Amino acid sequence: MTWAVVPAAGRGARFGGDVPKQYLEVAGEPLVVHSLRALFAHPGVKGAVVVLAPDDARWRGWSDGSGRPVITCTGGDTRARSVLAGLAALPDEVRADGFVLVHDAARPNLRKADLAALLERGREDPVGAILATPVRDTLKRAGDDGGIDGTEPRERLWRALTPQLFRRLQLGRALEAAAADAIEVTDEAMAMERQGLRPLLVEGAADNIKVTTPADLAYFEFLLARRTMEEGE
Ligand SMILES: Nc1ccn([C@@H]2O[C@H](COP(=O)(O)OP(=O)(O)OP(=O)(O)O)[C@@H](O)[C@H]2O)c(=O)n1
Ligand SMILES: C[C@](O)(CO)[C@H](O)COP(=O)(O)O
Repeated sequence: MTWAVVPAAGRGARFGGDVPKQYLEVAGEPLVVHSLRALFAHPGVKGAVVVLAPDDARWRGWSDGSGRPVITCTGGDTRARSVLAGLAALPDEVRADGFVLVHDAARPNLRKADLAALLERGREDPVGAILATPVRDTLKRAGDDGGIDGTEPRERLWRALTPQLFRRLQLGRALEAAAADAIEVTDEAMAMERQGLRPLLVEGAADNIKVTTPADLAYFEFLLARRTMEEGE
């Protein structure tokens, strides 16, 4: 059984507006609840720590009705510090060598099959694993003048998604080492890579999007409506 840390302490600056994006509602529920519901759809998820901003006044609690706990803690001014706070807030039942999922509150469209594949293959890996999807577009490097400086080779390039699955103590130490080196890691795998480790890539659906801008929210609304219609057929 695996606990999840759900970083939900961001401001949503790139999205804009007054409401932090994790609390924007789709089909009557905030994105953070959609992301939690996606995690709890798998019976192997035992509970979650939702990491909140210090001044969060919007969290109302949530349960899927199964009795699995959803607890909260206060995050930091970076995603990495919020994840560290979440790891520290996990209950003692989560062993130091126990695997922990880290999943963005802003990734509401996680598929159950992808979560199952990550848990199954990640638990067999000595380091851990992340969901990711191959880059399928040509990548350009921009110059200061807005022109193209060049094209980056895209062979073997993947986009990291979440959840990411690592052992509690090893991940915590890797995140702390990055912070001690004043390196702001943008995902958990980067911290592990800095320790010379090679997490496993588990291919996941490209529609496991991170809601960063209003266009992403509109896309999730479409994806959810389509899924609801398919499930109703
Ligand atoms: N100090 C932070 C920053 C981010 N996050 C969380 O990390 C996830 C991914 O981060 P991102 O998409 O960058 O969210 P924001 O930081 O809110 O977005 P922005 O960079 O546009 O402000 C989100 O669920 C966000 O709430 C967090 O818990 N603590
Ligand atoms: C963790 C992540 O979602 C993997 O792609 C991404 O790095 C988060 O980046 P953000 O700038 O904190 O949204």
